[in-house]
Amino acid sequence: MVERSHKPGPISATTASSLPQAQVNVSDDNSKVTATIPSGDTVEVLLYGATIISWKSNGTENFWVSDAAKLDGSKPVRGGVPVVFPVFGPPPKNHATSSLPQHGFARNSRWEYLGKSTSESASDDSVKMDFGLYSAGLSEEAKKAWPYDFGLVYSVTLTKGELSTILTVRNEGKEGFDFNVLLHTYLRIKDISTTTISGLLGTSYVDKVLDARESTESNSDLRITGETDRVYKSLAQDTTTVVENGSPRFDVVRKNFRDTVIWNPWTEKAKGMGDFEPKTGWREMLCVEVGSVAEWVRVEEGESWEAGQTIKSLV
Ligand SMILES: O=P(O)(O)OC[C@H]1O[C@@H](O)[C@H](O)[C@@H](O)[C@@H]1O
Repeated sequence: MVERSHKPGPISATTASSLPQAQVNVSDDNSKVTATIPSGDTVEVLLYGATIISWKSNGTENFWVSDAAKLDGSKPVRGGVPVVFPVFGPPPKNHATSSLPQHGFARNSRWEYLGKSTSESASDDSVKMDFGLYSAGLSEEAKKAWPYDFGLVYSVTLTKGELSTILTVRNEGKEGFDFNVLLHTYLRIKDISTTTISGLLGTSYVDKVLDARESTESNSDLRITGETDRVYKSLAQDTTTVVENGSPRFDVVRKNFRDTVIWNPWTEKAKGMGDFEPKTGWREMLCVEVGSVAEWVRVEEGESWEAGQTIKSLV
């Protein structure tokens, strides 16, 4: 801050250049990596699960995190962006993932911070941080349950008003493996009753609340009016937009992901989750989860695959 003891005049070139320049700042305290860019936008990534637990742009928090979320590595985080890999939901019977917990092990394993790179542009600087998880770094239990050799690199890029994440899956073993992957994003919204979702019209979905009934979305502006848990499959459009009170609030843009899950637990489910607080929090959150979950993705020996999302905060 510049203190003025006299009447302000025009700032001379010398004065302007001697003002401290805002910079990209990244800090790592061995449990969390925090980045700030000159616009003031910030992101926080917990090494546990490489879970993004905060993203602020234009002074506004964009992600919902439960007040009762465990951030100490004892349980996957209820909120932010947990990474779901290599299985989505409860694992199917008689499958290579059958012994894994719901949503796999990536969200409850400790990832490594691999470092940052920055880039300067006329409009604003940005920073990319990479996180890695390898089969060798898994718990003995997870290794036993899913004995494949793999490497995951998760890149989180913060730019003014935007957060991009890309996940690369590498097969480092001698046999191919199948996996699901999903970015379980909890968006913070003002009020679910005045929020709509566009970009899903005409897409077929599996309704997990209605015994996996298959339907086709007939709403161009979908309103959430009760417990919702749907897997929208093979979307034609890359962008799903969350609209608040008629104004676009978030664009969620998929890159190489085929599907999108829309989830809101509503009253009863929220009551049943010990780590969901406040119990009325479902009013202020909406999960728009991009992923490839309706069908398995396969990577053969030596192959890699990558996909990601860009979320644009439109306020
Ligand atoms: O409680 P968890 O394991 O974090 O899962 C939360 C929800 O995650 C969603 O992705 C699933 O579609 C839901 O079925 C599930 O209830």
